[in-house]
This record gives sequence, structure tokens and C-alpha cells, in this order.
Amino acid sequence: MTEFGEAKLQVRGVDKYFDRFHVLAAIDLHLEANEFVSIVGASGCGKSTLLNIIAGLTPPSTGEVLVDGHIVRGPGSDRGMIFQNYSLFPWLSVADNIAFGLKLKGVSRSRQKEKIAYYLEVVGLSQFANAYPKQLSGGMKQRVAIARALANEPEVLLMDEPFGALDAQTREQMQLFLLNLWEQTHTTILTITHDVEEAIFLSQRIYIMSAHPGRIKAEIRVDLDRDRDLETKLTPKFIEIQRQVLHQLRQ
Ligand SMILES: Nc1ncnc2c1ncn2[C@@H]1O[C@H](COP(=O)(O)OP(=O)(O)OP(=O)(O)O)[C@@H](O)[C@H]1O
Repeated sequence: MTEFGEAKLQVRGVDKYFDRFHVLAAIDLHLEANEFVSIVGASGCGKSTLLNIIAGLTPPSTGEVLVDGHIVRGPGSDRGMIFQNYSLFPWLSVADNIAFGLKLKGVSRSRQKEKIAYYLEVVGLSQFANAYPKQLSGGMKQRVAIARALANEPEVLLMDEPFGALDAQTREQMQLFLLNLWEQTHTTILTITHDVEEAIFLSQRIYIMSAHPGRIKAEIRVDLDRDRDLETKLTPKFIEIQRQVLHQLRQ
């Protein structure tokens, strides 16, 4: 239980060793339902390892991860994962990529069609249902990956540097897109990034990690209105939060 009641996602006392190499130490964090939280930290501090543990792809050495109070014991449809490199199936159309998890779950064909149409609309790609990944730009591929994850209706969406492979302008468009999507769908989202500006722009809270071994060294609440646009990045409040985060990272 947290001060807000039962958290949507909880990481409790997680340590991770690869052989004798201590990658993560005493990680505690939580996400409330509908929260957008980011983890920032330098390259190599263990962010991806932590996200993989939450996704159930890597077991923790000690500690546990809980979703809605249930211990995570492996990958599950309650957690959707978005990787930096899109990870779409190149031989499947956009619609079939989105339907992939639904087919595995035995969702009826008519329900699959409804969901494909709905999530293509949500990510603004309705006219690309029959296109193949190689015909899409990087930003579009990532929107398909997000639609595919959302179609499974996960309790938590986990994103590993989701816009890391995109150019600066597309990256800003995708930030706006993701913020808008979060407002529409009320999904609980956890991202990891080393882009401080992106973390502040998107999140309600930020965990800052230090390295060797990776620890949560600070938590910063992003006290900005939910209604944000690119101009928000130029406001004194935004810049002050950026200063606080950078200060923690450099200490
Ligand atoms: N399977 C593994 N076996 C051994 N060491 C690993 C393994 N996976 C990660 N590591 C090591 O753990 C440390 C943390 O790696 P991780 O990828 O989690 O960091 P990161 O913060 O996500 O880095 P980046 O931002 O560069 O992706 C690194 O030193 C890495 O070499």
C-alpha cells in the first residue's frame, strides 16, 4: 500500500546481479493508476534492466514487482512493452501487427476488426491498415507499435527509450502525440529515457537513477498543468524543474 492506496505498479526491494556484477540495488518505486512516470539516468545505470524486470523478461535477484497487487512471474498481457527499435513484424501488415496479440488471446475476428479500426484511429493511421512496416516512417512505425500494445489493453504501458531512434523534430511530434494519447486513454505509463526535457514534458513524476550499482536517488514531482504544449518547455517553471533534475543527475 502507498499513501494513495494500492498502487497499479510496485517495485519492492529489487536487486539485480549479472554473475557478480551488481547492476541494481534496493529499487523501490510505484505508479498510481493513470500516472505517467519516467525514469532518467545515465547510460549504463541499469534502466533497461529495471524495465525488463518489470516486464517479466528478466527475473530480479531479490525483491518483487507487483501489478494490481499480483506478483509478476514472467511476461504478461497486463504489461505492454514498447522498444526503441519498433519491433514490428516486417512480414505482417499494420492491421495484422496490431491484431497479433489479439489472435494469440483468441479474440473473435469481428472484435479484432473493431479493435484494429479503433486503435488505428487513436494513433491517426487509419489509412495505413494495409501498409507494411517498411513503407512507414520511424514515427509511424512507433505509433503502430503503440497501437499494438494498447490493443491488448495492458494495465501498464512500459516504454524503453521509445523515441530514441527518431530525429529531433519527429521526436517532439511524438511527444505531443503520446501526451494526447495518454489524455485520451488514461493508460498508466512508465518510460525510461536519458532525455531530461522529454521526461519532464511527458511525466507527472520522475525517478532519477544513479549508477554502479543503479539506485533510485531522487524523485521529482513535475508540477506543471496537464495541458502542455511545446511552448511549455520554455516556461520558467519547466526550466526550474529541468535545473533540479540535472542537478540531481550531476551530483
Ligand atoms: N544480460 C546481461 N549480462 C551481463 N551484464 C548485463 C546484461 N544486461 C545488462 N548488463 C550490464 O548492466 C549494466 C546496465 O545495463 P542497462 O542496459 O540496463 O543500462 P541502461 O541504463 O539501460 O543503459 P542505456 O541507457 O545505455 O541503454 C551495463 O553495465 C550492462 O553492460
